[in-house]
Amino acid sequence: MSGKSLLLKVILLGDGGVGKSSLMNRYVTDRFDSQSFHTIGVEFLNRDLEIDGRLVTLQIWDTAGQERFKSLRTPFYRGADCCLLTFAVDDLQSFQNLGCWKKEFMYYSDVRDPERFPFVVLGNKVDKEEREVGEDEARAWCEENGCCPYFETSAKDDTNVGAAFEAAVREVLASEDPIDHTLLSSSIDLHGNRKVTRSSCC
Ligand SMILES: Nc1nc2c(ncn2[C@@H]2O[C@H](COP(=O)(O)OP(=O)(O)OP(=O)(O)O)[C@@H](O)[C@H]2O)c(=O)[nH]1
Ligand SMILES: [Mg+2]
Repeated sequence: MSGKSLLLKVILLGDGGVGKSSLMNRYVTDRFDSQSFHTIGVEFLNRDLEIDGRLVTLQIWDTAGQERFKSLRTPFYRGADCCLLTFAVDDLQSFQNLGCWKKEFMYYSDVRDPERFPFVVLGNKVDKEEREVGEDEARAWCEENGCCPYFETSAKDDTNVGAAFEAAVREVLASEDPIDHTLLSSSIDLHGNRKVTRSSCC
C-alpha cells in the first residue's frame, strides 16, 4: 500500500432541505441533527479512507441548495472530481430538479471531459414512510443520464451513507488517470517534526 494519500474533491448538490449537510455530517462525524439550518454558501469537511489498498483523503464540499445562494456556491465547482446529485425521496420537486443541478454543475465546473465525468445520485430520507419518488423511477433517471450509480440513503438512520461516498471514490478512480490528482504525502523528518507536503505528481 502506498503511503501517499490521494486528495479527491467531491461536491454535494441538490435542492435546499434534501439532506446534503446531514449526509456529510453523518459520514464525517457520525452525527445527525434533526434541527439543522440551511447552509449559506459552501462548507467542506475531510475524511480519510482506504479503498482497494489506496489511501484517499475525501474532501466533501457541501453547498447551499437554495436558489438565492447560487452565486455563492457555483465558484466552488471547479476542480471537483465527482458530483453527488442529491434529492429527497419524499420530495418530487427535488427529484425533478436533478437535471437542472447537473446542468448547473457542468456549466460552472468547466470539466475537461464532460462525457466521462463521474456523477453519483443519492435518494435521501428513505427512512420516511411517505415517498413521492419510487426507486425504479430514480434508477431509470440514472440510466438515462449516463448510467450513474444510485443509492437510497438515510442520513438519519445511517443507511448507505458510507456506501454512497465510497462509490464516488471508486467512480473517480475508475474514470481518470490517478496521476492527475493532488497527492498528500506524510513524512517524518529526522528532527521529529511531522510534515505534510502537497505535490501535483508522484
Ligand atoms: N427523516 C430524515 N430527515 C433528514 C434526513 N436528512 C436530513 N434530514 C432533515 O432534513 C432537514 C434538512 O436537512 P439539511 O441537511 O440541512 O438539508 P440541506 O440539503 O443541507 O439543505 P440546504 O443547506 O438548505 O441546501 C433537516 O431537518 C434534517 O434533519 C434523513 O435522512 N431522514
Ligand atoms: Mg445544507
